Amino acid sequence: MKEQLTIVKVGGKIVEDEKSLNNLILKFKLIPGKKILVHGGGRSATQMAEQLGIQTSMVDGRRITDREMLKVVTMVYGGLINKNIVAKLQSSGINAIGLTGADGDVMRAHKREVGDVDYGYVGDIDSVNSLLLSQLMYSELVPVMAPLTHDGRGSLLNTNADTIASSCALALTEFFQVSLIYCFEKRGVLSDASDNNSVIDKITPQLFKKLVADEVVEGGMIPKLENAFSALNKGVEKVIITSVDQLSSSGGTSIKLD
Ligand SMILES: Nc1ncnc2c1ncn2[C@@H]1O[C@H](COP(=O)(O)OP(=O)(O)O)[C@@H](O)[C@H]1O
Ligand SMILES: CC(=O)N[C@@H](CCC(=O)OP(=O)(O)O)C(=O)O
Repeated sequence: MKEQLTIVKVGGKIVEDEKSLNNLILKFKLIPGKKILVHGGGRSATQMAEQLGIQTSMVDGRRITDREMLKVVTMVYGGLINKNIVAKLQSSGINAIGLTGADGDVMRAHKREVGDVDYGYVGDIDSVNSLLLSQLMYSELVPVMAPLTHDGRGSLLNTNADTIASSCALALTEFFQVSLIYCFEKRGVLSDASDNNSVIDKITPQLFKKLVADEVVEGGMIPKLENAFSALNKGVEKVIITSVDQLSSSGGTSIKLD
């Protein structure tokens, strides 16, 4: 039987705030066995871009990334956020190693070409170096993945962090039984956005369609759930959407195929 691996993805709202980041480190430490942390940071990138006088534009949950924006996201995701998380993990006794997709050729991608939209330096993932990730984990290192990939021709590409998490999860099913946890500022997918106690226990593709039609699920939650179903369809064992506080318990929303 394959060994268990837990991949935790944390969104921008958690990693930009010192207090919630410290809480994340505490809760992440409690997860037993092999683990990987994938982080976002969209809000911090938007803030930094604004400070530099660069406008942000998002299409279908993806940031239009021109040359100047690529510099911003490289600094923010690959530098500030990634290294800050690694330093905090080190201080809690976890030997973490921060990676962009270019490091160790861990995630290769090509420029996104969908419809008429020019996303610029946005990457859709072609390959994940699952062997290297496993070797790092068997060397007792915990990979911390930034939402940056590379094209193999010298350019970094900006890639949605939820997609990084599901692609890593899929690739690692070769070696592990993989659980994927999407961790954000709410306790799960809610049936009433204003009530943090209205967590939906379980979402199937059928219920998902209804929740979207009823506008209960919207915005960034739609691609997150689509990523979740795609991961389950391709062999990831378990997908949960939950909060930092429930990270090591079984709370939150379970995503199931039936
Ligand atoms: N039914 C829902 N329950 C919870 N969050 C929802 C729901 N519908 C939409 N959302 C939104 O989805 C967002 C989470 O997805 P996303 O924007 O990708 O954030 P992150 O990358 O931080 O996880 C939440 O901030 C919330 O505003
Ligand atoms: C292409 C693209 O959109 N990339 C994302 C990567 C960061 C991210 O996904 O951050 P959150 O998880 O905090 O939303 C972006 O630049 O916003």
